[in-house]
Amino acid sequence: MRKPISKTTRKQKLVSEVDEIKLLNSWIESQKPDCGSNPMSLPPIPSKAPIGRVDSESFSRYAGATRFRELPISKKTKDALRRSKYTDMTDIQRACLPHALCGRDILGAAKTGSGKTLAFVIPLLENLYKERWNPEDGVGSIIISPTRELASQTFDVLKAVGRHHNFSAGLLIGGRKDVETEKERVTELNILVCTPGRLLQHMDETPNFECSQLQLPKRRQTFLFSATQTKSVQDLARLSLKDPEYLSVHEKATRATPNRLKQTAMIVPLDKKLDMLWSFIKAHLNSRILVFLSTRKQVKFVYEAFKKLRPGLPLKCLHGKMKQEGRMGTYSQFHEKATVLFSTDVASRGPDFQPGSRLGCSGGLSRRYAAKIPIESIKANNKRLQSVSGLLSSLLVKYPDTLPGLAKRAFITYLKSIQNHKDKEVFDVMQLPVDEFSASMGLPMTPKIRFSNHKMKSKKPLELSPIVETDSSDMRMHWRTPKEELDIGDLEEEEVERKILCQQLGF
Ligand SMILES: Nc1ncnc2c1ncn2[C@@H]1O[C@H](COP(=O)(O)OP(=O)(O)OP(=O)(O)O)[C@@H](O)[C@H]1O
Repeated sequence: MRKPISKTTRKQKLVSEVDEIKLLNSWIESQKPDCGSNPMSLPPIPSKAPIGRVDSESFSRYAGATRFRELPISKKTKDALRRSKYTDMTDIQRACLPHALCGRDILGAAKTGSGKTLAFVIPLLENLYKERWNPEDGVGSIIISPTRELASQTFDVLKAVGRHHNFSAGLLIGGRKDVETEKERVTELNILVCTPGRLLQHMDETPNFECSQLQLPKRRQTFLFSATQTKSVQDLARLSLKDPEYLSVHEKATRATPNRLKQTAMIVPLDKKLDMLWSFIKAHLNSRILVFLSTRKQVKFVYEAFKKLRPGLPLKCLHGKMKQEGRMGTYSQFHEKATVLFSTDVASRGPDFQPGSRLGCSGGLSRRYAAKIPIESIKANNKRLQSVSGLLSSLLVKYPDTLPGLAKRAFITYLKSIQNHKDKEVFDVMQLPVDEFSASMGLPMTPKIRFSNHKMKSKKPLELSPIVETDSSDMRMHWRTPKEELDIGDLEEEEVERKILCQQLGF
């Protein structure tokens, strides 16, 4: 147990904090970088040069600093950074921190994984510290993140870097049950990390936490960080930032992702996709692999079936119906080691999967980033293709109570998802080798399908005939496509649905 701090020690601590803040303020004030300048263009501080007060009158330069220890920040923050193994700054941190520490608004743009989080978390902590903000002072800072997962990642960074400070902080995101407890505490927290929805919910429902309280104060500092400088980001900046410093550290880059991030695509016939996926996994047992599937039922089937086949690395699954805690757990396990994560597009809406090293990587997981990475088309090496359908057929027989039902639902929901696509040039159910697809999933017979909406623009007329009910109660009308209508022979590669099957993470 910690010894209680004596009155004298507390007083000494307060005095030394006051002294430290005075020194930091003088240091910051005396060495302010020029407005509009990019500190990256300045030479680095020589490694043996004195840091902080140089003599009774002057302080060391911090614009151009390359290491955190060269910045005018508190000992508490420096110690926590060191403990988290952050010593050298990334480019965006070098560019932003000198301006941010002297109170300027920042509009920052840098590639994903470039370290933007610390570029705003450090000045936030320093501001509150220098203001002598106390736990009783209530909300002093709000971080708004677009998604729950990003908010949660930011909260983790805040906890690590703010560990020696005495502020209270809370993560306010949807999908967590403890909203009532949250309501009791939210007005007492110093730092809120939130998603917009949950913040609005508190503004509506939590007593003493009204919009009027959250009107932006006149004296405030605002940072707006993004991976790119788009028109909408600039519009937002015009509304909320005052004379901001525009700092874009990868201006010449043509894309918003690290250069080493590669995206490749392979066109694979529908009935060979599972074989390809299985072969890909077996060939990359030391990788982190994220597999997007079209529907939740597909995720369930492929995950359950592959898990039973034990490919040689852990498998996880993620979809929107999972509870928030489960989703978070899966994200963090995925960060830790070689894993295959099967997911619906819930994983593509924001969170970043870092490879553990300093060069963060989104691995094409986030659509906003994936859209900016050039896609290189590669050809499948059919010689290395391992067939999994035989194994799946045996599995379905071995687990008659679970797997056949999952496979059937996966098959039906996939066809439904194709039918729901508007672009019938590409997504035409009539063009799919449904029998072969069904067999590739290990199903002994092609399931019968019913659609509530069968307005399909197929070149061939579709014959509809009543069939036996299937177990999917949400589809009312039913139709059967005669075998010969669908038997379209060998497909040309170009005719096959264009879809990226899977992507490898890490490089
Ligand atoms: N100075 C640093 N030294 C070492 N590692 C760092 C440093 N700054 C950040 N990192 C690490 O780099 C990774 C990416 O950082 P961060 O998430 O802040 O990037 P980002 O630019 O905010 O990405 P995104 O645009 O995807 O949100 C994290 O794993 C983080 O711990």
